[in-house]
Amino acid sequence: MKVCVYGAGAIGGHLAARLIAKGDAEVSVVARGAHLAAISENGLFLETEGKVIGGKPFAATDDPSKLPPQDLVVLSLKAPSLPAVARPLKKLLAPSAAALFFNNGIPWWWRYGIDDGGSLPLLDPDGLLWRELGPECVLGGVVYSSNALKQPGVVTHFGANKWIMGEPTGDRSPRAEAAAELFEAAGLSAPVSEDIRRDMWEKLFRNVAGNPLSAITRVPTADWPRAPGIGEVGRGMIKETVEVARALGWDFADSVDAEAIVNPAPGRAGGRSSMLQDVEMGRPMEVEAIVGQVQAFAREAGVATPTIDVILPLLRGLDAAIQHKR
Ligand SMILES: NC(=O)C1=CN([C@@H]2O[C@H](COP(=O)(O)OP(=O)(O)OC[C@H]3O[C@@H](n4cnc5c(N)ncnc54)[C@H](OP(=O)(O)O)[C@@H]3O)[C@@H](O)[C@H]2O)C=CC1
Ligand SMILES: CC(C)(CO)C(=O)C(=O)O
Repeated sequence: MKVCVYGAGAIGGHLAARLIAKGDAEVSVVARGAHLAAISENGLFLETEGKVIGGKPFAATDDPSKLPPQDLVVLSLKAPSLPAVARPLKKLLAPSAAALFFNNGIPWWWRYGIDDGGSLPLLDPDGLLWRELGPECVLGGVVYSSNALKQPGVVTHFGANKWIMGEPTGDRSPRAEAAAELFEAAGLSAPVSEDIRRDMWEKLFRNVAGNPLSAITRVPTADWPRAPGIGEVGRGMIKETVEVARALGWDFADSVDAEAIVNPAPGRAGGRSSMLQDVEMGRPMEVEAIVGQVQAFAREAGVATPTIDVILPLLRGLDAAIQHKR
């Protein structure tokens, strides 16, 4: 089986290093810059639970057109980078191959199989993903795994490790089963979900406050219990997001423990959120996938989001300032 990890940074690098170490698939990676140079020279490695695993991929490139058609392409780019890869990605997929998107937040293909109302403009502004790639190849993915690029070629992992995937339609398809089997064999917990959007909401409750508030304040969630007030803002954002999910048909009212998310027990908070890593490194943040689209859904459904309405402009302003400096 030919597998390509497209955007093999923190999350994708973790997955690729495991798949390379296991050796069940022919693994190629698309990466760039110093990270790509290190992978090409030495290989791609993951530090996890006191071990280092990985090795050299079959191919490493910043030009996906150099790779043969793939049976599975795993997209582990940040959401704002996705529209630009719609065309090269389409060419990379073998007929009936799957494109498995591991992203936090609401994905561009959300409406596929629900009302087929097309792409979400905040995530796919020119509709390139919907038009050029098409949602039919999509497998949705949700990752519980905290990772960071320690140095070029080396990813470091902390804490939980669950990689959920599922068809937007909820079917248990052979392609989802095959991907899950491959990941399980490589040492991951990789369940196939029959309601991947439910899993997305569940994960989003952790990200919708944790990511933007850690990025704006530079205080990681683990330190919120000692930073009065941040947790209260976070609780508001989570509660509003639960209401938005409910308005769209997913009821979590009794099952989301906002207090445990904003006031985590020692050792339960994960590392530095991916958005905090982005702001520290001057990279674009996933503002719309993690917060903007929640507000957009809220507006459509007539749900009030007073806390999100304050935080979102601050986050958009911070993101614009970062992009202005690039
Ligand atoms: N990190 C984490 O702990 C977690 C992240 N997630 C989610 O997973 C997704 C991926 O996040 P993460 O792994 O942190 O992101 P990273 O930024 O670490 O990885 C993305 C990689 O893709 C590269 N890239 C972007 N565009 C291209 C391109 N056109 N060609 C080649 N390479 C490209 C980036 O390079 P460059 O750096 O040069 O831009 C980077 O190395 C996000 O949706 C995130 O929210 C989910 C759970 C936890
Ligand atoms: C939940 C958390 C914070 C785990 O690292 C995450 O998903 C992220 O960093 O984006």
